[in-house]
Amino acid sequence: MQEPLSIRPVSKPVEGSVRPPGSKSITNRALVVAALADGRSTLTGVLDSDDTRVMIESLRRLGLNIHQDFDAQTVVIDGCGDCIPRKEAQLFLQNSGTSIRFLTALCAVGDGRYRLDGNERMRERPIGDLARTLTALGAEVTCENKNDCPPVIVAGPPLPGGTAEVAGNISSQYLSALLMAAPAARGVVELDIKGELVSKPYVDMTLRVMESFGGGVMADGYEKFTIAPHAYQETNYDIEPDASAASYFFGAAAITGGRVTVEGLNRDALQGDVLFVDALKQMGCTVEESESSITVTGGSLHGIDIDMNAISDTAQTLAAVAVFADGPTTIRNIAHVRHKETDRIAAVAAELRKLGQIVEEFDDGLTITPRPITPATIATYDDHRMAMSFALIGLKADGVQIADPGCTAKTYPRYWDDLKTLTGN
Ligand SMILES: O=C(O)C1=C[C@@H](OP(=O)(O)O)[C@@H](O)[C@H](O)C1
Ligand SMILES: C=C(OP(=O)(O)O)C(=O)O
Repeated sequence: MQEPLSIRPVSKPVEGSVRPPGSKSITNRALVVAALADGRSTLTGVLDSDDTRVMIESLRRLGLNIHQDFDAQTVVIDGCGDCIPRKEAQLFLQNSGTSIRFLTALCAVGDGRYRLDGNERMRERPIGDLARTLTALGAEVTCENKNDCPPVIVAGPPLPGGTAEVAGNISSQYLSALLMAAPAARGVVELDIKGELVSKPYVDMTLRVMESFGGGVMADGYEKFTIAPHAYQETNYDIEPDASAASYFFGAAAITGGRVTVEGLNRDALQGDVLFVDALKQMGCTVEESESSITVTGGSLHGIDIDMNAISDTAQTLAAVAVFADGPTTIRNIAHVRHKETDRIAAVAAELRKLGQIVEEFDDGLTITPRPITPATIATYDDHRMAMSFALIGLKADGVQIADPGCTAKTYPRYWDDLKTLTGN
């Protein structure tokens, strides 16, 4: 673990532009879909981070031929059609939720025996509902410790298909995983969503990535999805910058009263998290958009009451901004973030209280009442988003230190360099 990082307050408002690295969510989808395609696909704008490295390494262990040039942000992958080359593999996915969920479904279309495991925290993150859906579709998928968490054992036969329910209320990644693997099943797959689906924009993203590779899904709202067997086509695919990462730079503009442009994103991006700027607008910032960029200018900040279910990866960023508002902010309907890298509601509440803030925590959210900031070293719980978001508070307040800053490597290894370049700190 690295030494804590001291964040120095900026001497003037943050001004500038930045292009975050490629989207984690799109990179890991494009890799899975390209792996199942017929022929060779070239992916550009690829993110190089822990979460994408474990995905690539796992696909290699499954027998896929992948050439990566991370300096050029490019990956060339020879798809296997619907036939996973290796009949046996042990996959280790660290704490990458997308990787373990997407690969569990991908392995289920294979004709072999696969074991998927992760780090200590991953062994506490739920996956039992996905295993049950795949089992209902005719595969054999079990949690080794019978606790609905990894390690997961996937055994043949190749996914037969049929009709099954999918839990929607814990993680949308189960549905995305099933949708991407379904075209490679032997028969038609029908998925009925049980419970209110969380993180809906990620399902839209899945459908749009699949479509780019020739994948087709019949969707009845977010209630029912039908997928007939078909092949994905080899595709050259460009990945847009990461919108969740962009939220930190927008947050820096909001907190310091500056002006920051994020290049490579607009409102039509595949990632719902671009709409984080609407939350900042509600708080008093100004948002300007062009075809290829979004600019946020800080203003005087007001507390808001907001449902962040659809964009919950940016809830920690909003919590950091909320500390500088003129009144309380309530973030609602994010119970599912308790299952992420850490229990994010509890972690945000604990660390904001260390900084002197008044925080009321409830089952599915929290209310932050701003108070003068007291210096503190922020624990980051091996959660990249705790580190990246709480650093923003230190751009305006004295004495903020971020413990274990290296944890940003999960999705953004160069975060501290890019933040430094932008802030001049
Ligand atoms: O599908 C995806 O790429 C993701 C979906 C979201 O998870 P949940 O669906 O579990 O909320 C999000 O938090 C995660 O970072 C990435
Ligand atoms: C929740 C996250 O990741 P994952 O679920 O893919 O581990 C995240 O990146 O914030």
